[in-house]
Amino acid sequence: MSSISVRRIKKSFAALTILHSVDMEIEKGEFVVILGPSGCGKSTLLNVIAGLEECDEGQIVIEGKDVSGLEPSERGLAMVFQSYALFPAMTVRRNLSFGMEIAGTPKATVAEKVAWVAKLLQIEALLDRKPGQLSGGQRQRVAIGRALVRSSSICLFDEPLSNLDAKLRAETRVELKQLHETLGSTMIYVTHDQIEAMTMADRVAVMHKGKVEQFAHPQSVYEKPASLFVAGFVGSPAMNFLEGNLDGLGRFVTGDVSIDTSAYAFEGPPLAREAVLGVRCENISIVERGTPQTIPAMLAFTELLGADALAWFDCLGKRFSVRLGVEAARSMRKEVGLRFDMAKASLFSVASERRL
Ligand SMILES: Nc1ncnc2c1ncn2[C@@H]1O[C@H](COP(=O)(O)OP(=O)(O)OP(=O)(O)O)[C@@H](O)[C@H]1O
Repeated sequence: MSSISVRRIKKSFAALTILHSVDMEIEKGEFVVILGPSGCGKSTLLNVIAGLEECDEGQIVIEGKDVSGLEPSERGLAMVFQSYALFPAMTVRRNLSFGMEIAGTPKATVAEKVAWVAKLLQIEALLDRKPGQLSGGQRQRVAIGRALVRSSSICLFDEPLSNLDAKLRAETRVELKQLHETLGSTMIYVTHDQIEAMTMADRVAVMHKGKVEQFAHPQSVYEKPASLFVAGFVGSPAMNFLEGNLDGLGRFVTGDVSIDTSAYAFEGPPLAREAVLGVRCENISIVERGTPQTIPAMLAFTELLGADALAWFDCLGKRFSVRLGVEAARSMRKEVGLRFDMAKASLFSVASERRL
């Protein structure tokens, strides 16, 4: 049985449709990240699951029970927001215990749970401080702690790390992932940060314009993006794209260049059609210009990144990135040929924008 089933959820604000029939089955104990650009409907979807927004159509089923008509407090979920939403006048201890006290939890249990979560999140030394006396990262941990003491088996997070600086964000990301492993609870985490998605998720739901474009393991989202949008959104630098045609005879043709596609695992029949070839920067090798089945390219500039480097080339009217060793980048020739590893490439239909 799924932990959470999102079934054909539709949601509009006035004339604007925000969610177009979203379906998602989330397993018990899964860490699911909802990833997408600003405005694609991630928070709206999370709010519909939490019951903070009512949907126009569809159902939310949590642990086998249809909760669509229930209040947020009746859904048995814990939620952490970007804004922390701590009570400024209360100590950390009180912030943690308040919800349980309101719910009439026995005093001894409240104290036990506060002690447990404070130890887990390493905020024991902060219990008598007020939120104003904490750093951003500490406040964030208190907000997470407040969600955890609810002993809910499901936790929802809406961009919880976006107010933290880069270093703290990276540390808290690791802590959250470890916490998930310790607790085994189901977590849904909204972000527009692909590093968070790639590092934390068991599965990533990539959203675009109110639809889930792909719902898969982060590595398969990276290696086998289901659509042109996913291919362009996930990965840094972005995937290199080349427009052309599949000739129906096993070749991708662009300008004067024709590339054998026999190493490519087509999902359907490789029919003749307009197509986009996508290749990541680490799947391109540099060869002599004029080598058959390669693209002629002119070096524009190189970027040394410390551990490795990126070389940027102009070819067929596009800018292409190629990942290289630092030494290779330093001695890069101006005029080269680019060979694509077709086994690791992606092909998309121009008409449907979906993977072929
Ligand atoms: N209460 C509301 N009334 C009207 N429009 C809304 C409301 N809430 C959200 N929207 C609109 O719905 C769209 C989706 O918003 P949502 O917050 O779900 O996006 P998001 O993907 O979470 O974006 P972000 O990463 O910027 O938070 C946006 O265009 C937003 O302006």
